[in-house]
Amino acid sequence: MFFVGFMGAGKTSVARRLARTCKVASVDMDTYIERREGKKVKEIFAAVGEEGFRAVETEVLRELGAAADPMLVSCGGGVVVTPANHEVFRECGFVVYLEVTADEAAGRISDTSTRPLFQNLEAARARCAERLPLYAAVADATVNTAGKSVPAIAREVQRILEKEGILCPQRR
Ligand SMILES: Nc1ncnc2c1ncn2[C@@H]1O[C@H](COP(=O)(O)OP(=O)(O)O)[C@@H](O)[C@H]1O
Ligand SMILES: O=C(O)C1=C[C@@H](OP(=O)(O)O)[C@@H](O)[C@H](O)C1
Ligand SMILES: [Mg+2]
Repeated sequence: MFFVGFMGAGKTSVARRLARTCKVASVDMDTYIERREGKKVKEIFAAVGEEGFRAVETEVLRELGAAADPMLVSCGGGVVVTPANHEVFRECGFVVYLEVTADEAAGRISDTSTRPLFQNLEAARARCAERLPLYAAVADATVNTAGKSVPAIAREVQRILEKEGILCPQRR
C-alpha cells in the first residue's frame, strides 16, 4: 500500500510507526531514491531539476509497485503530479491519502531546506491547493491528520488496512 499527501502530512513518520507496530516492511521512496542515486533529494533537484527527480521517482514507484512482498510505501508529496504514476496506483495496491493544510505542515516541518518545493508558505499553499484533486483522485481511503499525533494517525490507518484485509488484525 502507498501513502500520499502533501509535504508534512506525515507519510514517512506514519509508515515507519505502522511498520514497527505491525511488524511489516516499509520503504520510504525519498530514502530509496537517495540511496539509489547516491545524493540527497535536494542535490538531485539542484543537479537535474524537478523533471529529472520526477523521472527517477516514477522508475522507483514502478519497481516498488511490482515488488512481490507486501509493504508500506511512503511516497514523496509530488508523486501525484506525474500522470503515469496514477496508473501504478490503480494497478498495484491500496492508497491512503493523509490530508494536511500547507499551514499546518509548515508548523510541523522544522527544516524546510531538505524540501526544495517547500521554500515559502504562499507558494506551498498554492501548490497544495493545486494537488488536492490529484490526491483525491488516487485515494482509496482518506485520513485527516489535523491536530492528531503520529501514533493516533497510525492507529487510524491500521484499522482501515485491517478492515481491507491488507494488514492482519494485531492483538492490542
Ligand atoms: N501528525 C503530526 N503531528 C506533528 N508533527 C508531525 C506529524 N506528522 C509528522 N510530523 C513531523 O513533521 C515533519 C514531517 O513529517 P514526515 O513524516 O517527514 O512527513 P512527509 O513524509 O509527509 O513529508 C517531521 O518532523 C515529523 O516529525
Ligand atoms: O511534494 C513534493 O514535490 C516533494 C516532496 C518530498 O517528500 P515529502 O512529501 O515526504 O516531504 C520530496 O519527494 C521532494 O522534496 C518533493
Ligand atoms: Mg516523506
